[in-house]
Amino acid sequence: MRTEDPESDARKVAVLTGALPWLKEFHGNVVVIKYGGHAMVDEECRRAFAEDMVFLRTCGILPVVVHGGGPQITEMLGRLGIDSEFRGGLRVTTPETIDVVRMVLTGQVGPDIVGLINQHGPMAVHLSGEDGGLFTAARTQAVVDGEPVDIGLVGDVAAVDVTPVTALLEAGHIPVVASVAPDADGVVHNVNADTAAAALAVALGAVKLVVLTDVEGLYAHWPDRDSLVQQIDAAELAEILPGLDAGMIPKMAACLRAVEGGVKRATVVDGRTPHALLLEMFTTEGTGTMVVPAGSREEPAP
Ligand SMILES: Nc1ncnc2c1ncn2[C@@H]1O[C@H](COP(=O)(O)OP(=O)(O)O)[C@@H](O)[C@H]1O
Ligand SMILES: CC(=O)N[C@@H](CCC(=O)OP(=O)(O)O)C(=O)O
Repeated sequence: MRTEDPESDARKVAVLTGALPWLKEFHGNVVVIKYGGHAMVDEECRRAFAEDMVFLRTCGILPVVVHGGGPQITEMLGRLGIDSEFRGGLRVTTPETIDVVRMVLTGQVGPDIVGLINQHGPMAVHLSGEDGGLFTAARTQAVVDGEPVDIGLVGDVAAVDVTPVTALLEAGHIPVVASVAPDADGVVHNVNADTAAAALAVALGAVKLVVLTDVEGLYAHWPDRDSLVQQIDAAELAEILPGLDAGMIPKMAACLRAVEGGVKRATVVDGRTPHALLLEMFTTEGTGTMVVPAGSREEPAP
């Protein structure tokens, strides 16, 4: 690793030793990473994401990926001439739509992520909420202007059996999970990937949930981009949640669910920045918006 440049060598050593406190904190622990469809579009970022997963696993941290694929589903529905709309941040899902959601997530987006990671060695294995009884869904409704609205075959995660995921982790793998899931009668439902990631993070006792998306984090006064919220506690988030714009509702609700379920930190970061995940995990400043348990904010409000 040594070069002819002692200053550059010293910087490398400083970076490595600087990461030590976080390596110690996360070693042997599960970190759930929600990889959003909008964060997957840039090739450089996709490669960096795969490197980050391999880096974590190689350091003895246990990454579990839950992936989305909203834009990819929308594109396929368009190609097939099937109309699609979102209500309260969730896709209205007919029996025709769920076939496409399932096909795109388990047949296209998931295997693509596995392929990227496995360019570094055979670590990643894909599974969906249907595999090994991982998730049981319960039909849910969207909330629009404070009112519940039926949106078809959309589910929340009612139960998690972590066995298939822990078996993969114990075998040294990186589980990559799609969020479609059967209800108690075996009817497959479309589960928002943020929601699935939160439920899985809680069930696995993860120390952290990181949500990679296409925005720097939560803006207090969206679309004013000078209003990035760096840190917010669960009580404050619960208060502002009903007033958020549709796209952010499932995401911030997921962070809240994770933290209220015992996950110490849930962070929304900009997946369009290469290695955003490592920057978030291994620097004091972090990036994006961090949700912490009620009453445990580390800094005064911005
Ligand atoms: N308060 C807010 N702060 C940041 N982004 C917001 C806010 N309200 C709505 N958004 C929108 O939510 C989007 C992220 O949600 P979404 O498109 O569902 O992401 P993903 O595909 O990663 O799940 C952002 O790109 C932004 O357009
Ligand atoms: C119910 C619902 O909205 N499901 C999502 C599932 C995929 C997803 O969540 O993808 P992103 O994380 O990329 O948004 C959908 O159909 O788009």
